[in-house]
Amino acid sequence: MGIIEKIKEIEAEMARTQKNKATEYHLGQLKAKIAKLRTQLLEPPKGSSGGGEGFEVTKFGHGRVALIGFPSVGKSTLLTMLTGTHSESASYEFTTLTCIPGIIHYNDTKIQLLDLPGIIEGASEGKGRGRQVIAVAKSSDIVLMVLDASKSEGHRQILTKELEAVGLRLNKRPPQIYFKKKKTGGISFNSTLPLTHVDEKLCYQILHEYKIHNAEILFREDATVDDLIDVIEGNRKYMKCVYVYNKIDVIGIDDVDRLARQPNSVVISCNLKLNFDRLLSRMWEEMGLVRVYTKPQGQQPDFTDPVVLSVDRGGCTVEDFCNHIHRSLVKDVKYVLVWGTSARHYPQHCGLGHVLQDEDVVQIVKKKEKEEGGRGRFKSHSTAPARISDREKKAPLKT
Ligand SMILES: Nc1nc2c(ncn2[C@@H]2O[C@H](COP(=O)(O)OP(=O)(O)OP(=O)(O)O)[C@@H](O)[C@H]2O)c(=O)[nH]1
Ligand SMILES: [K+]
Ligand SMILES: [Mg+2]
Repeated sequence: MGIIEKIKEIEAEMARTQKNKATEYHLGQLKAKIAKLRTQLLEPPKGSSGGGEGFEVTKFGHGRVALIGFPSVGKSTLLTMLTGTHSESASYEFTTLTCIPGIIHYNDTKIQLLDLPGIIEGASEGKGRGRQVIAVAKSSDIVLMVLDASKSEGHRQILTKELEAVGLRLNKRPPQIYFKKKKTGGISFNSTLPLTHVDEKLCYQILHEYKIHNAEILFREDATVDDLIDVIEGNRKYMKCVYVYNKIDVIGIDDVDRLARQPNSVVISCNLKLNFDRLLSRMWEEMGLVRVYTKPQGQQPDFTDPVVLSVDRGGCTVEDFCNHIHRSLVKDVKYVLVWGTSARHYPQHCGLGHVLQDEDVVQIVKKKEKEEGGRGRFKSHSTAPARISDREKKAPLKT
């Protein structure tokens, strides 16, 4: 029997089993069995090089966004409109057969947008090109799930389930469970609060299913069995997702209003070029990018050319900022001057550990410079004319 058949069989058994106190241990065990099989499914077949043909696109820009959705919801139309890169669109399904990259220029940053083939129910098990599409989604920073506003609202759940089946977790944070495998000592089970979904026995059973007999486990929230399995599997990817309801030109205003009120959702129409501003600003928010402007001593910063940092990738400290400019810079830095929302007063003297925020301005003061009392040797990477920001009008940057 293949892995997919095994999963189907266990799912059928779960559906047959009544949910109650007496069956909860058995059901928990079945969930763990399915999770293990799904992980097996993700491993590349023996003897193959992995990935499969054709979907890898070189990363470009300050972040990557994937368009995921059923066929013919308007993904390619949207890519063409937001990036200017043409991606074939047509009224028949599976028009797009590969991954097509485009670039969005937004807030002085470049964001790579990826158009992808449509996926369908069963994608996670390899239907269509689902597995390759989902692999690209996993390589992105956020997902835009494109939905046809005139079609069944169940599509959102179906797609979410497909993505969950391969270990993606949308708009969730990792469960607050500390878990560490040990060599000896048995299982130590603790919680900082009363648990209503999982007890010690169930936890032992799940760990037993994974052949784990020595481990430390501490629940810091009232987590579920699924959360526990996620933590044990350890390979989950937590991603932000914006649900994009396209084609609102063909539905009534009441439906538009209802969809717009769904969590993490934006309603748009490619045909009418409606609400793209809102979509882009939501996308930007969810990406959590932090623009930092470099200010050479005695000059205004170049407000068109930020160093772009990210909380999720690499971090946003002054040290991360310096490393972005040059690997060897950090050792020469005496302190930095910071203007912007992360500063308590302007300019604030900060060390390498200071956490920067979006649109901060930073001037680096090097150890040597100070000793020599001379002019900065630190070169900004551009001398283009400065844009006068709102902040600058309020507080001119002297130094
Ligand atoms: N009414 C309406 N139709 C749209 C809108 N956006 C796209 N379409 C149409 O929807 C159809 C499918 O568009 P595509 O861009 O090819 O959709 P897709 O999601 O890329 O499709 P696949 O590549 O096949 O998965 C085309 O006929 C588009 O003209 C919209 O906002 N309103
Ligand atoms: K299409
Ligand atoms: Mg397409």
